Amino acid sequence: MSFPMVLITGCSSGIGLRMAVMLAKDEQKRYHVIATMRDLKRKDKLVEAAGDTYGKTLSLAVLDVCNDESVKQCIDGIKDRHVDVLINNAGIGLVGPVESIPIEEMKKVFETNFFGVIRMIKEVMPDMKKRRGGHIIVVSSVMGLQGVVFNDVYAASKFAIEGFCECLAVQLLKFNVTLSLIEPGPVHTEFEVKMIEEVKKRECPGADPDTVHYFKDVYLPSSLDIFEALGQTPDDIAKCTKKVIEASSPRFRNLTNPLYSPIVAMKYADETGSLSIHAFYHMLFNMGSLMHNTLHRMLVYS
Ligand SMILES: NC(=O)C1=CN([C@@H]2O[C@H](COP(=O)(O)OP(=O)(O)OC[C@H]3O[C@@H](n4cnc5c(N)ncnc54)[C@H](OP(=O)(O)O)[C@@H]3O)[C@@H](O)[C@H]2O)C=CC1
Ligand SMILES: CC1=C(/C=C/C(C)=C/C=C/C(C)=C/C=O)C(C)(C)CCC1
Repeated sequence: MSFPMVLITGCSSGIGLRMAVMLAKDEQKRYHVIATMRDLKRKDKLVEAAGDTYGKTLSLAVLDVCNDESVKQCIDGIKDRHVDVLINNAGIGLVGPVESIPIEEMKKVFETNFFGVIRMIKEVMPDMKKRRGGHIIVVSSVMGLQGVVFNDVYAASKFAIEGFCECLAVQLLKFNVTLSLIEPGPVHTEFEVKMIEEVKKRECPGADPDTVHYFKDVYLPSSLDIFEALGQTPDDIAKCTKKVIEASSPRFRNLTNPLYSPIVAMKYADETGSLSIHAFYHMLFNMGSLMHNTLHRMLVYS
């Protein structure tokens, strides 16, 4: 009997690592996972977490989503190039005032979060279409649906991939290929650590002192509060993704954190967009300390 072949990008840490381990450790051993990462020197955490599934239901491969040759070589290395489930997880964040970020850094975000996903899909999708079967999963974000201040370019990259997937999902339905988006809110991974480091390091050249103050002294503390109060674990996201893979008719959009549903609902409740923009403004600039106290009380009593 052959098992569904699952390929996951960005498995050296965080969500990708936990997805790979959870699927490889499936009690009924239903999956064979190809856990990929761009630098195999970073494999130790994954190998340790995989335990005795390593070499059995989990194997490792090199794959850099920003490199055509690397993507092709990885897929060519799989027997019959057969991938049943492609999980596009690799991604990078970027925060800060737009005027202080070099265009090259912004392009890297799009190259990874947008073109990286498309590069993978272009390599794997034609065979899925021929076989009339397969499941493509894209780890997007709540920021693919609702922008968050000072995350302008990151949110744009996730909006872009959401738009791309909305178009493609319709065509793929004709070929019996499923496309699903996973939309997490804040998750405690290296993503969060890198964000905090980046804010500390960023001197924000080109941004005026007021903007730097709003970024570092208003946005950052509120953002940390949100992470502390609403943050999920990478295992929560892996669990949700496993459910999506195993559903008889998987949903297209999958918000992993129900606490974010009101934020998305607000966007669709007012088609002019003013409600969301003013609500976010109010939450950030007028309710920062109230939000801080409320979120902390929520944590203490939960
Ligand atoms: N954490 C969060 O709050 C949220 C995260 N997400 C999304 O979840 C996904 C996973 O992020 P998360 O686990 O949190 O963060 P991590 O930083 O822990 O993991 C990101 C992974 O992507 C890999 N990666 C980056 N660039 C490339 C590349 N060019 N080719 C292959 N792999 C690459 C990293 O590899 P390396 O070790 O080599 O850098 C790492 O394995 C991302 O798409 C992110 O946008 C969505 C919502 C919230
Ligand atoms: C909700 C909210 C905020 C922050 C949200 C954050 C920080 C979300 C992070 C999401 C992530 C990390 C997604 C990754 O893809 C603010 C602006 C502090 C105040 C207003 C309400």
